[in-house]
Amino acid sequence: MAAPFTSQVEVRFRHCDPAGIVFYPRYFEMINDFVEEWFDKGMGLPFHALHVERHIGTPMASVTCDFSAPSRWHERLRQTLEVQRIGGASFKALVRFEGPDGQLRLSATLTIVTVDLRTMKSMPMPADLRERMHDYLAGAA
Ligand SMILES: CC(C)(COP(=O)(O)OP(=O)(O)OC[C@H]1O[C@@H](n2cnc3c(N)ncnc32)[C@H](O)[C@@H]1OP(=O)(O)O)[C@@H](O)C(=O)NCCC(=O)NCCSC(=O)c1ccc(O)cc1
Repeated sequence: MAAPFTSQVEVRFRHCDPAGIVFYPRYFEMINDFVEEWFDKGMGLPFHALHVERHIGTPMASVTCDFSAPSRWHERLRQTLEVQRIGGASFKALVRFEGPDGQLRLSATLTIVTVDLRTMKSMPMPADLRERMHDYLAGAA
């Protein structure tokens, strides 16, 4: 049964604004770090090699994000990612961050497109990426 990819991120001083809570653009950086970690550790397809050796990029085409409650310096947030749809050259993923007590902090829906970095045009998703991503597809057997 498919399961979400999970990890933790610690809220650092540099993530916070003068109000003492995470400044929302920093969440977008955390989300990208998390996606990179999913490629590296979850799918076993190192993000660096994908870009540098295979010339495959994964730009964000669309992101919608709901911020439900603030996060503060020194908290450890639980991050989860599950794939909602695998298309031809794109996939949709749901990312959630929760506080130490399980409180939802953000929920983001990402649409990421595979591109040939030499042309910056979309390209069909490589078979190995498609296959490994299937392990994280919500509702997949
Ligand atoms: C994403 C694009 C290459 C798509 O180009 P298009 O010509 O529209 O592609 P296509 O028409 O062929 O569509 C390809 C697929 O993308 C989907 N798509 C394209 N645009 C969208 C949007 N806006 N929303 C949802 N889905 C989309 C489309 O439905 C197709 O889906 P499939 O059916 O699964 O194949 C182009 O719109 C683009 O270059 N956008 C700018 C991307 C960008 O600058 N993002 C912000 C920063 S980049 C970044 O953070 C990054 C991270 C990691 C990296 O490796 C590289 C960059």
